[in-house]
Amino acid sequence: MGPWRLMVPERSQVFPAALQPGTEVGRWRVLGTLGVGGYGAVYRVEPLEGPGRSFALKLSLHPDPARALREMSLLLDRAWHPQVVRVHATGRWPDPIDGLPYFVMDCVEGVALHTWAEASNPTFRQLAMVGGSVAMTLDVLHARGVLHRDLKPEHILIREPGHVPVLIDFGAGDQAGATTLTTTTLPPGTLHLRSPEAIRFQQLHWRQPEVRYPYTEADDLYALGVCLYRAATGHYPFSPELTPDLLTVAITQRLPPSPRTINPQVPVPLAAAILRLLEKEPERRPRTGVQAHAEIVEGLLSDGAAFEARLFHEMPGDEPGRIRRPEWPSQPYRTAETEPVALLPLIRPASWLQSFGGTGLISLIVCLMLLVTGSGTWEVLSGAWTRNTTPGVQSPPSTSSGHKLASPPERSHSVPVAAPLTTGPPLATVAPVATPPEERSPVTSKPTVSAPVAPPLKPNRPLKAVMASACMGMACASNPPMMDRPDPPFENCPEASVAAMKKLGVYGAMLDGMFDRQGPRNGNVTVREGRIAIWVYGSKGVRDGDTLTGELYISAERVYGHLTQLRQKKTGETHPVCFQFWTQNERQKGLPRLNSSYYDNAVLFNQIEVKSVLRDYEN
Ligand SMILES: Nc1ncnc2c1ncn2[C@@H]1O[C@H](COP(=O)(O)OP(=O)(O)OP(=O)(O)O)[C@@H](O)[C@H]1O
Repeated sequence: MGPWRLMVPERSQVFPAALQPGTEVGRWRVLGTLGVGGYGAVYRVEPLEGPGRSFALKLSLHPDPARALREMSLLLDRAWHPQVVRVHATGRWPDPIDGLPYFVMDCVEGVALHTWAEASNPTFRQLAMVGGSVAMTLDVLHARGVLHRDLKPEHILIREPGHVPVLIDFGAGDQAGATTLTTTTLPPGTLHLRSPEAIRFQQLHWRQPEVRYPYTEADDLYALGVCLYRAATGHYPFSPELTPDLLTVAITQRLPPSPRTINPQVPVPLAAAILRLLEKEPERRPRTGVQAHAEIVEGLLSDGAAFEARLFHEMPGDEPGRIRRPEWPSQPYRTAETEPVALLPLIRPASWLQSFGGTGLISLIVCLMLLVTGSGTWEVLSGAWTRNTTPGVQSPPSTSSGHKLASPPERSHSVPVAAPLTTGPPLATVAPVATPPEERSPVTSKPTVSAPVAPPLKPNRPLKAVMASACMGMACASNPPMMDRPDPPFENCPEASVAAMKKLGVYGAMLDGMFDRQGPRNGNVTVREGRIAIWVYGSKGVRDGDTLTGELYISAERVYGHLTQLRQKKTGETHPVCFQFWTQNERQKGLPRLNSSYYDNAVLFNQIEVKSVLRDYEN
């Protein structure tokens, strides 16, 4: 049985990313949601036998325990440190033997580094102390052979009082001698925090899926540089809003503007320390966390007054503390030899180019033009193309679009839940999750499933292969597996689901919904493959706030939803259904991607339409 068919639900499922307050997980009671990441949902919990004390419980969203066990063992074994979150208990749920793995850790009362920087507007002294402290923590971990491998602002929580940085999420972490669990060249991570050498390695080895990048301490230190740059300026050195192709070019070939170009308040020594962490060649970065710490705090004595300034100017007006984020320069990047690079006005590539193969063909053209005319042409194209291929991606730089979408603390879960990274057509297998008694569906007849037909192949595969080869080793190398990703196979809607939809009055219905209920309706979200929850607006038998859950599938140009359960907010009842994402103005299944070449995530409009279907993925 193919993985896609395994995702067809048996009657009803519990949605582990959406546990309600009061739910008991082992000997812990859920109080609320702290965040939902790509791999786990994190809940604030209290012990049943000692209410009143808060802990954080991370429930794996995948039945495969490998990643959760790895994170637990790292935290319990070698990653112990006062500034690394501590683990107190482990278990499985809902079944203590076969259920989803979870572990209970300290609940860090604080916010992510970038949020802290903008919400508290600390002084540069405080930021330098925080940055230096993270560098020292990394040094201790590195000395024990532990690499974080997914350091980003969201994984550095600033605990109050005292602005103590605490590292979380070691799910991508590694320790010397451990067998690798990754199935991709690079470990799971976030593109705009990847080091230049990691990206170069991936470009060099994309034809060798068995090769693994030897992640080092220098990668962690580079990521720390990105985090500090973001905190000090309000911007990432290489914008996550860029298309992945351009982002990889920027990271490997462009020098980021000095933090002082964006925020002139940044003290000179701190700006220099941040840029050193962002050096393209690892040997030019500080060698160790201790060395990085020394450079980050170096100016505190010599340049003390400059460090007393607050990071950002505050806006005059009624709301004290509202900061003015510095502008991102219009000509941000330099190469070693060239003048600053301008972003040109928007140029839209002809639609036939897009339909012929989108970014792949454009990449080829860019490659050829680069060969003929040199880097100046690339700069011209890159500015135009960047703006064109991310239409509507207007979210301010403070948002975390571009990486895995996770709710910040104190927001309820409202985000897609993702499967592990995957680079090829076979999807991660997500077996149905056992259902606790209170979540059982009132509809009990067993669904029937038809055999999937072979996925249609894209017509222009040979051309794409040639294009990919042509671009090998060049700046425009894209993520090749995405280009040949097929659409998902058809599946029939089970009889029980048809019956349930008729009973609910939504058979044949089209509903409006949102990925992120609390995000702006006209905003964007970044989604990844795997479990998904959509909030729907009321119509017929559905009320505002009811939830459709299922699986999300990303193909080359569109994103498909295979929504198989409706959960009624008022009663908590679940019903088997068959809905899919739908684009009414195109009268087409699926949603068009706002970015088109990233192999493991996609940017979409937050507001969507879903349509009930008899035969999945058919128009
Ligand atoms: N110990 C904790 N205390 C407070 N909040 C936490 C804690 N651990 C996690 N969180 C919150 O939950 C969110 C998701 O947690 P985490 O990053 O560990 O999940 P993940 O599935 O591994 O995410 P990712 O997709 O980034 O790999 C975090 O960004 C953070 O906001």
